[in-house]
Amino acid sequence: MSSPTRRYKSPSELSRANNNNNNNNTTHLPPPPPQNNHRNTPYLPTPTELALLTLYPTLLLFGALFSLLSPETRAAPYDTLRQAHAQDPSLAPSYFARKDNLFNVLFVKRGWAWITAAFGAFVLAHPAYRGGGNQTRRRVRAGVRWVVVTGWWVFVTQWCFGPPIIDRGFRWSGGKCEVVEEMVFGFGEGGVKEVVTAAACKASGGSWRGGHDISGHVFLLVLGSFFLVQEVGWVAARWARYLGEERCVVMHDGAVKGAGVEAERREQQEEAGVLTVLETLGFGGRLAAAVTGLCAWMLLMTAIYFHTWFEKLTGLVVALAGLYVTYILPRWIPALRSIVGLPGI
Ligand SMILES: CCCCC/C=C\C/C=C\C/C=C\C/C=C\CCCC(=O)SCCNC(=O)CCNC(=O)[C@H](O)C(C)(C)COP(=O)(O)O
Ligand SMILES: Nc1ncnc2c1ncn2[C@@H]1O[C@H](COP(=O)(O)O)[C@@H](OP(=O)(O)O)[C@H]1O
Repeated sequence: MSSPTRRYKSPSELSRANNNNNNNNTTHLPPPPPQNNHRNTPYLPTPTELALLTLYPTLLLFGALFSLLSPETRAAPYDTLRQAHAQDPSLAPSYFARKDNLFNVLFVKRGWAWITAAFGAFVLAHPAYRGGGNQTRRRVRAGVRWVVVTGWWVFVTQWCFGPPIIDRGFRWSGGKCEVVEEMVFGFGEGGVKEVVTAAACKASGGSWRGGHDISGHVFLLVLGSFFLVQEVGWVAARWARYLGEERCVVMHDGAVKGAGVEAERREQQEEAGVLTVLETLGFGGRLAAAVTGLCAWMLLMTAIYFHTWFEKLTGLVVALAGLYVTYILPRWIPALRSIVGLPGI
């Protein structure tokens, strides 16, 4: 990809130009604003990360309020056992309240494949990942972070040495697979079958009822979208010299420093111009931004039309736990950082 044309001066260029003016002219410009030497704590997300993370509970809260206040949603029949509105197109309060809506079927139900594709396109095609002596090492570390996040997705939603964590949680909290026909005809112990996964229950024609059902949708949408925000955001912003703040890391000797001390300069774009956001993102980053936007929209739909607020909250907390381990823990555990790295470093 050819390097984009420069149209503006970067903040660092402007500051250099000001300094030159100061040296050459007798009229003195005011000195550049003092550098912000405040260090962010390595144990918590940076202020920008925190602001972005706050959007998730805000969406969930907004959805809960909307479902309480919207007359159409309030008037539509709701099945508390299935935690969903009536699925009949004439009764559902919105197209998005139906499980068979195309966004759910083609996007969320294949969500990890979309997130993986966007991440892969970014890592393989973005100029920040091309060139520089340690191109392969940076890509391998990004791959390792994908394996960690994907592993968490697998354990929580697909398989965890047996049933996935969501299904284990459901059974620990008293949930069971109820087979309706057996209940109707009074067979066995009230029609309760020893089925240990939601998928097996569905396949045997039963209903997965009674326990705490951590929202898989909230989990996947939060985990996947913030994974992309981390992987694309830090890499693209650092490459385009767009950084307003820096992550801090604990070094082997215990000193706390800006993560930039471990970075290579080579990965930054050579023309120090300010790029537009679209130029900065490149193809893979734009795909990731589209996937992230769709995640946010579907999260809002889940917030409005599905689950109890507590099940959505636990979906959020379980996703945040995986994100903390992948992106914050390595900032204060150098040995872990040497394996998974930090995006953009
Ligand atoms: C030795 C032990 C290893 C254990 C695993 C550890 C690490 C795993 C590391 C690597 C990955 C391994 C396997 C993953 C394989 C491929 C992943 C990449 C390709 C794909 O993404 S293909 C998958 C496409 N499928 C999806 O995206 C499904 C997404 N949907 C869901 O997860 C669920 O439907 C849901 C959670 C959204 C909702 O669930 P329901 O309520 O509908 O049941
Ligand atoms: N935004 C959304 N759009 C459509 N269906 C959704 C949805 N959020 C959750 N659901 C549906 O609600 C059920 C519980 O979701 P989850 O536990 O993953 O949060 C799932 O039903 P099915 O399992 O019958 O498909 C899922 O498809």
